[in-house]
Amino acid sequence: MAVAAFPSCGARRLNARPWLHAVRASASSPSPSASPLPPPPEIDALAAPPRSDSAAAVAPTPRSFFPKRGQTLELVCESLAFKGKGVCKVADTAFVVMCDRALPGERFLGRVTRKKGSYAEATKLKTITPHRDAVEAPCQYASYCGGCKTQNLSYEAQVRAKEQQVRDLIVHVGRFSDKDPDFVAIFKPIVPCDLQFHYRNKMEFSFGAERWMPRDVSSGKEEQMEIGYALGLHAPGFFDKVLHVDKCLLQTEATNKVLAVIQDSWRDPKLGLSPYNVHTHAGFLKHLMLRAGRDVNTSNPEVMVNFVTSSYEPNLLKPLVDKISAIPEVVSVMNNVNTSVGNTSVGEEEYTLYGKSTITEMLRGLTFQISANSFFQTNSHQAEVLYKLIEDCAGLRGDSSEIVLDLFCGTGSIGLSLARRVKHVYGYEVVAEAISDARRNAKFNGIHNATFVQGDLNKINDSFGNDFPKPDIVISDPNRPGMHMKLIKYLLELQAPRIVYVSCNPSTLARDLDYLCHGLAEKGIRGCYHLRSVQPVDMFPHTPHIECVCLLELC
Ligand SMILES: C[S@@+](CC[C@H](N)C(=O)[O-])C[C@H]1O[C@@H](n2cnc3c(N)ncnc32)[C@H](O)[C@@H]1O
Repeated sequence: MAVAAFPSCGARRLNARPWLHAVRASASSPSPSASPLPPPPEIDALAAPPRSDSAAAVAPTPRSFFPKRGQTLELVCESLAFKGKGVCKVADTAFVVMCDRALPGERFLGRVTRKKGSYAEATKLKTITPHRDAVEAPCQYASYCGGCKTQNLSYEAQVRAKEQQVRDLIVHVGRFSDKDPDFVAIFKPIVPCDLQFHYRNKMEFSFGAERWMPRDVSSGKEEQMEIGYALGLHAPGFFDKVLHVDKCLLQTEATNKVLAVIQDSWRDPKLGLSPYNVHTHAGFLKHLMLRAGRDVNTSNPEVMVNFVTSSYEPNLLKPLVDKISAIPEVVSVMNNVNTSVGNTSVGEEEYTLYGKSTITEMLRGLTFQISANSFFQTNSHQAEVLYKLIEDCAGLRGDSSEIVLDLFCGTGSIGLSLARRVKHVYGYEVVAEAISDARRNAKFNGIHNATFVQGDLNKINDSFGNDFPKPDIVISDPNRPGMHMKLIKYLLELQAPRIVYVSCNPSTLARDLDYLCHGLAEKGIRGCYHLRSVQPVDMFPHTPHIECVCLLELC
């Protein structure tokens, strides 16, 4: 095992790979939306061939082989990398090709679309031998829709692959040795999701003036646009191509019922409704957002329909609103008006066209009021499981003596679910509307020991921490870029006894765990935490997304 420059907590293996600097440097990215990871780490970490000796794994070296762009190759998929791409090898070489929708064990023909240094990217043309865990995808759009990528892989194989991806990142990027005897106890098996379909409580569809049709390999056509208005999901990687979708198996039965009624009506020429054209900026209907919740008294489904339009014209929408408001589950029809040319669904103005302006959902015995644009966990069923794991990790004494700092608190749901057992919760979040929702949710649930503050955690200064007592437990649930280096330094100085790190991006999670436990010698930063547990959770079956809950304890 390599020697760390500083004494560090927890098992560590020194990773001298040059790409690691890129991963680690991304912790200082000031932009919350910036993509934190270049592709090479995922390939290097996840394509490492000898699982039995991953500490000694090396990047696959191209021998004499190097493909050309446009070349058709016979490929064999070896594993799934983070983000769901198949890690494939060109038959009889060690050359790595990343390919969307290639599945482990599958032998197929792929066409090289990009060359990227030591590896290439390809699109799948034709399966020669199917993958070993093949199942029939129940959705008709599964092979080309951007939403699901692995519906035709058995669910058991999906969760196995996700667990392996987290493990590889914790080892290769986080620099925790899987040879350490404690590793088995630290790294927990993934928690699968009982609901594998109809679990999403929020879907956003787009309107388009043309229908995107996927590639048809047999006719030699890569893709085409067809005449006819579309309402559906974006083609993978394109903001201007819409795949017309009549039904989505990820969203709830109630929202599919609403989608069917809207699909049946909106193209009727008598209504005079036009889809917005992202190139010419003409047209009215931009997006359709469907949200599902539950009535707190009856537990019956509640649906909110939100039309995002380029201007405010309620009379134009009225015939459609009349139709959908007749569906018993629909309790709210909203209109967000967005006059900008951007693709966002948040309006500058919001109008209630029917019913109430919020729907409700229950989580950990609390009731949350959800407005059209407020953040809420998109899989309510599995959120219940996730929050229980967070509470278990927090290890609260339950005597109302502890202080909880809830970083990236969103609408406050994690902090509020802990508030009943602690002295006080302090939540921080950049989005002002989310903070208003958090305060409203606290009031609605009769919680008076929670304070929510709006602020950018990428821009904290020396005064951060002056407004709250030293916490006993820090919950940190950043979005995909992970924590900014300023925040990591702050936490290392704060030295709270426990940190529960909740993450939707195992790459940045692994990087931040490395900093918190091992430090960063070149910047004189010392790690001071022990990694006690890493718990992957599947919140989104059939998609590449992976959630993790980790516990860190002060050394
Ligand atoms: C993954 S969500 C977690 C929300 C919440 N913990 C929950 O479970 O509902 C991440 C949150 O971090 C917020 N966020 C992103 N960048 C931020 C920043 N620089 N400072 C503070 N909050 C930020 C987002 O607005 C979002 O609400």
